[in-house]
Amino acid sequence: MSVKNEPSFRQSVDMMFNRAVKLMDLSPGLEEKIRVCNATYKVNFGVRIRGDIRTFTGYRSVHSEHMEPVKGGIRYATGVNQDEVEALAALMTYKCALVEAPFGGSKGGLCIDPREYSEHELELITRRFTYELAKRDLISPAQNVPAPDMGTGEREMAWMADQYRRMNTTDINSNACVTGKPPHAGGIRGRVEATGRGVQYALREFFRHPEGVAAAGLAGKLDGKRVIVQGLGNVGYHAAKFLAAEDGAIITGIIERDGALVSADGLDVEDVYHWIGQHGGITGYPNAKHVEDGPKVLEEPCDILIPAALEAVINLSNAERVQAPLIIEAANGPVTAGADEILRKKGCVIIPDMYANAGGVTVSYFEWVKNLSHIRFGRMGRRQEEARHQLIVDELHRLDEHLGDSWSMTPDFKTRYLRGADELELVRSGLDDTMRSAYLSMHEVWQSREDVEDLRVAAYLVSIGKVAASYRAKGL
Ligand SMILES: NC(=O)c1ccc[n+]([C@@H]2O[C@H](COP(=O)([O-])OP(=O)(O)OC[C@H]3O[C@@H](n4cnc5c(N)ncnc54)[C@H](O)[C@@H]3O)[C@@H](O)[C@H]2O)c1
Repeated sequence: MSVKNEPSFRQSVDMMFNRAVKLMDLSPGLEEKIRVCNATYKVNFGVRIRGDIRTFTGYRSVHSEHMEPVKGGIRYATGVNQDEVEALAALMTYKCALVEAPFGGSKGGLCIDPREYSEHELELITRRFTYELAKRDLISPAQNVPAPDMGTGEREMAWMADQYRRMNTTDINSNACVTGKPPHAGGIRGRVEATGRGVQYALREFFRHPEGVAAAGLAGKLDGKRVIVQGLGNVGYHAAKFLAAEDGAIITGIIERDGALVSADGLDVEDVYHWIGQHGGITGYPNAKHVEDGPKVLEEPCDILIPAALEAVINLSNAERVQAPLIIEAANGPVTAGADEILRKKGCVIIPDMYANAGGVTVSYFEWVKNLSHIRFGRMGRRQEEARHQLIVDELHRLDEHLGDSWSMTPDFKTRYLRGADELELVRSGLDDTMRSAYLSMHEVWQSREDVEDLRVAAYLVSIGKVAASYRAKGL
């Protein structure tokens, strides 16, 4: 999405980058090397759909190869263009560096509205797009590892992995060519909700630090905070659901493509999500007030605003009217560089995208490692296994007592089920740990340096520092 009279998404990311590098001591050459996108590949390919050949345009951009493979999602949306994938690829570089996922940055996209195609047609299109990318090493376990993004999910990743495998039958690591696959097709438990879960962990960590909370003019914890979410897709749905169910936040607004729902008493996220699933939008949802002009709800009073849909939704045209004291950028680039400045001057605290939505790539990293190691993630040593065994036996007793006949599985399956739960526990604790330590690294810079005004610049300083160190150590 581009906004009139504002820099493009790519330029906006560069302006934010420039604000940070001004405070660093990098040589101009290195600064330029980090900023620019290494390469962007554009493909136009044909697929026979409903008896006729249709041409689709796709992109894969590689921003930085200071670490390989490079990593980043593939987006299916009509607005996909070169500027957008390059901006998103750059953000991936900074994001991976910030959370210490050992990847360079990449991103891809296909200009398509997936709602216009049947599942079978989407599979044909996805397989063809995968073929086009994989034959140029733009999908490869060692070089470029996509993941889900807007408009794609586990299903598309499973098709991509299968297509890659067919093209590389002797590659024993083929499963690691994409992440975000379903757990029964080489994925990892906890990946599907990882980005939303990461948003929750990021907010929890933010509220552990009184200086940041006070800077936003807030107090206390997440409990009772009024939250507005834009986009009830993968990221927005999971973030809203976990914040409401586990932290006592009140979801007072949900903004979707076809308007917004508002309720001062709080919306039932699960109920709204199911309504959207059944009806294709929020229109007609009976248990809340419907606001036709959805984006207007971004300006409503609340404690925390979570844009979790598109880029540039908070821009020069509405930033002045945004009332939220705290914005967490679950989406990539939801605040333009111009809006960022306005909000900063108003005292709004922004938890920046490169940190806020890093949960996805963090758990993708776990999945990639699991695929490469060909071993169950977090497989334990014998002594730990024995201790764990006792816990499993106890847990089985507990489930038998509570669930009785409804827990109608064989003891063997129960054991395996609970062993599977180990993976989820490890994923969650690894994600929590990552989100906490990445926050601390930004927070420390934000609070200790007078010249660092906000968390975004702090995040850029930390991540650019790491990318620069990597280039210096390895040479170019
Ligand atoms: N999926 C991930 O793991 C992941 C990881 C990191 C960042 N992100 C970022 O999060 C954002 C959302 O991604 P997602 O995976 O949740 O996508 P998604 O396709 O699952 O969901 C997007 C949601 O936004 C809604 N939406 C679309 N246009 C809208 C509009 N104009 N106004 C209001 N709502 C609108 C859609 O209806 C949908 O419910 C993107 O910026 C993406 O880059 C996603």
